Amino acid sequence: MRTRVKICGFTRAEDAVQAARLGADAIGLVFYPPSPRNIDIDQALRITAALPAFTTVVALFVDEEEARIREILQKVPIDCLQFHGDEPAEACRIYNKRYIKAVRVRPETHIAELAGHYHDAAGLLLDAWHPDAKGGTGSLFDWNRIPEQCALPIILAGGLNPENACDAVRTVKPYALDVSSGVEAAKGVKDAARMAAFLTEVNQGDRTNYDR
Ligand SMILES: O=C(O)c1ccccc1NCC(=O)[C@H](O)[C@H](O)COP(=O)(O)O
Repeated sequence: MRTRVKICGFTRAEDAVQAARLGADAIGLVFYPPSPRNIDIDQALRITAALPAFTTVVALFVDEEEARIREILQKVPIDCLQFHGDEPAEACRIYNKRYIKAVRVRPETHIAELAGHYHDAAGLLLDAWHPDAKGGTGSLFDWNRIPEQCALPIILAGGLNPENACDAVRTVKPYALDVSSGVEAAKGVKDAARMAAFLTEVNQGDRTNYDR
């Protein structure tokens, strides 16, 4: 099965359309005011209206209030939720919507145990822990921490870019890669050439894994 790609942190419709044309499976919209990639409902509507069919739209929240999440779900066509804070499993499953649980990996993080805890999630997104920000930091974590067997599809994130995407696919063999800053020209502005290169490198990794 080929490795899926989610590109996160779009603020401009033209970048999201370009990502979809290049073959990204999913685009991430950040609804987290402290982030430089935060967008409001009007921006989200402009982006989603421009997308072609069959591109999954993921809405990302960090410990957000239920009422705000429900408002966004009511107004914006969202396919999947991504919880990037300390949300307990019970809080993730009340929206009747597929969700991804993001985990910022620290030395004490027990990844397999968390997968059991969030057993109804559509995937476990593993990101780098960073002292100053909750995500989109461009930081790598030690991929050796990822268990070979996991109850949930692994979405690998954190510090990925066109230079290491092929290696990430070969080494981790995740369900998907998730990238933000590694394909940016500036925060919230995606670089078309880097998005294209990233997708090419993921395909290259898949070829070495599965076409032997
Ligand atoms: O992108 C952000 O600004 C952000 C802020 C707060 C929480 C999560 C955020 N992004 C989440 C993502 O899914 C990123 O793609 C992921 O953290 C990887 O980012 P990067 O290391 O820059 O590729």
